[in-house]
Parts: sequence; structure tokens; C-alpha cells
Amino acid sequence: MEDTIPVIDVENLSDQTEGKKLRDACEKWGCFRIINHSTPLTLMAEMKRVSEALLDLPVEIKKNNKDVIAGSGYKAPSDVNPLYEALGLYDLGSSQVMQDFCSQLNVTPYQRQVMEAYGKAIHELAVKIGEKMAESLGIFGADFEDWPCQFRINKYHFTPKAIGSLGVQLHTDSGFLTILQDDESVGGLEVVNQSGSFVSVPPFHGTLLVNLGDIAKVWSNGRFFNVKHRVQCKKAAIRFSIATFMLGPRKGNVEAPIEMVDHDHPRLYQPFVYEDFRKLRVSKKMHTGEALELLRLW
Ligand SMILES: O=C(O)CCC(=O)C(=O)O
Ligand SMILES: [Fe+2]
Repeated sequence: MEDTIPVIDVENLSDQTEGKKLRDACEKWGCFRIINHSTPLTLMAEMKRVSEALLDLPVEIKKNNKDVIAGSGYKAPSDVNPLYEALGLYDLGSSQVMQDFCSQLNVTPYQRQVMEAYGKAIHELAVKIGEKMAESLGIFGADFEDWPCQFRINKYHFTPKAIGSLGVQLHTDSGFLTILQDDESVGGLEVVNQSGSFVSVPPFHGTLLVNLGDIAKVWSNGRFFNVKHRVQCKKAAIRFSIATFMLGPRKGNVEAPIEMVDHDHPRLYQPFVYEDFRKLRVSKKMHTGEALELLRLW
């Protein structure tokens, strides 16, 4: 079993070999780094600075960032995750939501401009990666344009005493795919490979990380791997990350397209609405993909 995360060249994805590499990465790892992703490095750096500034705001202001769906707003350090803090919004494509977020946190016009440019670039990238993932399975014309994205900026207060403890508990992402801009100098992210071993994901400047969530597994009728991951404190330094979660279809059911279903590959999951699934995960406290088992058809 290989023990390094695959690297996919986005510019090269019309090439068959790269497409096959993408499919392998989705099936065997459920996670991959992307290079040549066309998000400007300056925009990534500016977004990181905006994240730092917003998460450095006084806690009374951060608390104004309210949930729109469960868990979408401010998360203060808690007993379960004392090292972790986050701000966020749902959904990224709505200018009203962006407006609310910005007024809740006194975001400056310049910071707003950065967030909007970053949101647009990452959304386009998520749609493109989704399409390429579909094409790697032989599905052409899949359209993820209208799938809503949740956006979150994370801060990890890693101290000398915290080394060895977790910043974020083991989980799968609930949605289809996540585009993560992880910290370019402070590592700590670990993914579980197919043999069940933890593999470190070291920082890799200028790249982004794609994680596949539970919906990718359903959509591909069990072919894609919903990668379990966690964040561990490995050094005493503040760590930032910026996550964009492309969740599930805005309307209608999550279900594998018909091309994914045949005599040898019967439909594995009953069709469901993404929001119901998300609530099921929370109510059953099933954070590592177990909730999918409740929706298995056989
Ligand atoms: O901060 C990270 O590197 C990962 C965060 C994460 O897994 C999440 O927000 O779902
Ligand atoms: Fe995650």
C-alpha cells in the first residue's frame, strides 16, 4: 500500500492517464492534492490573511456569526475540541449570506472582495473537479454548478502542552467533496488509508487538498472512498485552514446516476435528501460515515 497522498495535475485532466490517476485516487484514497489548479497563489495568501484577521477578532464579535444550518457559524473552542475554533457560512454562492457574514463580523470592503474572489474561484474549481471525477467514471455532462457550498475558516491553537492531542476528531466530511487550503507550514492533518492506517498529509505549498465525503460514495454507487481524517497537534504553532465543502444537490435526491447502476452493481443506497442525511449524522452522532449504513438497500 502506497503511503503518500496522490497528486493530480488539474491542467492535464483531459489526458487519459491523468484521468485514470484521478479515478484511482478517488477509489483508493478518497483524497488527493491538486497542482495547476489555477487559483492564484496571491489570492490564497490573501484569503489566509483575511482568515487570520477574522479569527483574531474579539470573541463577542465572532459570536455574531450565527448558524444558518447546524454548525455553519462560529464554533468556539469547546470541551470536545478545546484547540479548535472556526467561522463559517452557508451557502457560499448567496450574496445575501455573504452580506450577513460581513456585517456580523465588521468585514472591511477589501476583506469582502478577497472572500468573494476566493469563493468564486474555489466554487468554480469544485465544480470542475466534480465534473472530472464524474468523467473518470465515464459520466459526461454531470453538472455540479448548483450544488451549494459551505465555507469554513479554521484556527487551531496548538500549544506545547497540546502536542499529541487532537485538534479535530476523526470524521468523514458529509458532502460530496471538500477543497481544503491547509496551512502551508503547520501540518497535523492525517487521513486513514484503505488498510486503516493513519497517513500524515504534510503541507505542500501552493497546492490544495481535495477530500471526498459520504455523498461521493453514494453518488458513485460505492466506488469512491469517503476518507476518514483528523487533525493532530504535532507542534506548538497556530494552524489555519480554509475549507470549502460542496455538499449535495440543492433540490431533489442524492442518488447514483443510472450509469453507475447495472446488474453487477445494483443500487447500494436508497435515494435521500442531503439535508436529511446531514441531520441523521448529527442526531445519531455518526461522524465517520456510519450513517450511510442506515441507508443501505442491501
Ligand atoms: O483543518 C484541516 O486541515 C481539516 C479540517 C477538516 O477536516 C474539516 O473542516 O472538515
Ligand atoms: Fe473534514
